[in-house]
Amino acid sequence: MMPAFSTCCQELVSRWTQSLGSDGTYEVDVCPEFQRLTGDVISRTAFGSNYAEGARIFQLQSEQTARLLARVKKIIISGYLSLPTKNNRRMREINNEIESILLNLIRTRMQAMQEGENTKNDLLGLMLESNMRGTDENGQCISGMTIDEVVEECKLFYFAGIETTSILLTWTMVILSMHPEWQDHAREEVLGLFGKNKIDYEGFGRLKTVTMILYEVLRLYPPAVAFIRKTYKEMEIGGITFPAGVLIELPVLLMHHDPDIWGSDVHEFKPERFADGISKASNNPCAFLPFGWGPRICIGQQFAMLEPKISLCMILQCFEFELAPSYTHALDNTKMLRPMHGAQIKLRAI
Ligand code: HEM
Repeated sequence: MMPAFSTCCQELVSRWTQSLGSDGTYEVDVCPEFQRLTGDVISRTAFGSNYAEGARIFQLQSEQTARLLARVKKIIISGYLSLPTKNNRRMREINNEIESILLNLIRTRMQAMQEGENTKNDLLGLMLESNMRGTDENGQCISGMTIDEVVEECKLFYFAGIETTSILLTWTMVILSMHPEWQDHAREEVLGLFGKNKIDYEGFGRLKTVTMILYEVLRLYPPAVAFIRKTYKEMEIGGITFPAGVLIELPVLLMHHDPDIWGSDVHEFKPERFADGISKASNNPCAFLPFGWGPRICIGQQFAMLEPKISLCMILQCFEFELAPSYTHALDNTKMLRPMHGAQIKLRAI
């Protein structure tokens, strides 16, 4: 995946470089920029697709989420969701358009596979291989994924992989603008490892400061502020007995800001708390939960750390940055934890 990551990041950095004014600076809201980047990355790496298709799916899914959230606020009577209201009709239209884009992508790929073309070894390729295989390596019958399941997985990957990672990158730029000393530390590390040359995979394992910074940003600004589990049988948790079927919300944001866990400096940006790894960063090794926990932990977490690392390295190699005067620090927690008024950053070429 490295070449695809690099290509997408290179496009971003080149676009910013071309936009620099005569004074060598460029002011940009990095939110949409990183959405475009992460949409492009997931399209290319998981689906062998292009930015335009990914962007349309992202746009449709964003509208769908906004409509869903608006609906959640209303009192829903039984059967309401099947009524042909304006909102319900639009939700169905959106779903149909997303599915038709994905089915097109799937059909084209299946045809290529049937014609024996050496198709890409990406997520879509693997899922379709499972769909087309009727037996396992021992000749036993297996039921692979159905096309409906493949479509649903594709939707989930687009949904889960774009906004989360773009939010992480956005907050990282904001926080490093607020803490130029950490921006300098990170740049020193990147230039020390790679100079101004191409980023190579081997060097990633040695990116200690950049990793600490990303962890601390994820602690202070976890894109997913909570996740939910349901008890499937009666069970005791924290001294309370819950019957089966109870929804329990894990308030990630609150846990990440709990002084009893992280210390009295909990609200400060201190990447050094992760100097000896996640388990030593607080007095509870399970308190850092940006990617969830257990069997349903984020399946894309390695991907989600690699992508910002590459992007950050390439940005630090080319630019210094600070908050633009128009930036206002306010949080929007309606969908995921985002900057409410965008993230206007002033870049300066170096
Ligand atoms: C900073 C970026 C990301 C964050 C903070 C994040 C966070 C999460 C969280 C909190 C969950 C729910 C886990 C749970 O319920 O325990 C989740 C699930 C998931 N994530 Fe991520 N994620 C990120 C990036 C990605 C990326 C890049 C992908 C795809 C390449 C991805 C794919 C998924 C999928 C498929 C699930 C559902 C897993 C399941 O239900 O088994 N995520 N993610």
